[in-house]
Amino acid sequence: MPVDPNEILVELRNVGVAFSSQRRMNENRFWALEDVDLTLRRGQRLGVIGRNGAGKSTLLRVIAGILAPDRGTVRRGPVSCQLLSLALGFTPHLSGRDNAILSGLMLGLRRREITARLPAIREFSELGDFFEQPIAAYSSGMMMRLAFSVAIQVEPDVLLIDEVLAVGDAEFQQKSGAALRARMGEGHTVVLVSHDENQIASLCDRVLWVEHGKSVLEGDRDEVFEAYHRDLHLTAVPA
Ligand SMILES: Nc1ncnc2c1ncn2[C@@H]1O[C@H](COP(=O)(O)OP(=O)(O)OP(=O)(O)O)[C@@H](O)[C@H]1O
Repeated sequence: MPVDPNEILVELRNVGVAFSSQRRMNENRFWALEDVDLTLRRGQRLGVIGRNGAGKSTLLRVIAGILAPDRGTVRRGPVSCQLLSLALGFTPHLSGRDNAILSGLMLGLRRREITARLPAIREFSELGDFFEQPIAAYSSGMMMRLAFSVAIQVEPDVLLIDEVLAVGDAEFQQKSGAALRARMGEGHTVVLVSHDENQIASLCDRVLWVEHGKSVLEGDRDEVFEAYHRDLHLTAVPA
């Protein structure tokens, strides 16, 4: 099916997300996202950058529909979004195979469609017999292999990647990067949060810069990186 690059998959307007935190003694609500605008179109390859705590992971969870905003609006077309994050997703006492089946079901696949893809998921993951073991025994790199292999075979409309590529070993990083680039070439939509600018440069053409819960700038990758570096330089503490 031809890809319509103007088709809007997810749109965020003035989105804010507040958390309650007992650690923040003076305020019982803390705005992790204050005011974010984003228009995600089909086939986009968007990198999200910003300092630690800027709100990037929170933003991905809003795009995925896991977190509802406390203010602003989110409009989502009839699309499946999968979030690849080490912080969530799998059921520890189930095997890699059963978790793969559950992930597929949650993404709207029929049981037989998932079953047909299981050999490819297992093969891509290179988990061998671990695929049949409870994932409680997995290392973070193995979890990432499973999550990524499911995502690449199940093909959600929007793949949201939160810093997970970094935990794979060099060989798997290369393989997953190549698989992602192939998917992107077919018009799949990817949002990648990463502190690794080379990774963003190799996978994304647009970049959104988020700071203190606000979208600062979104646009052409090189322009946004340039503005971000200028800002890092201006605010750097002299040694
Ligand atoms: N569940 C939560 N409860 C309370 N505060 C939270 C929660 N999740 C995130 N926060 C806070 O919201 C802010 C934004 O967090 P988030 O993880 O989105 O940032 P980030 O840009 O992904 O950071 P990093 O680059 O360090 O991963 C941080 O101050 C964080 O402590």
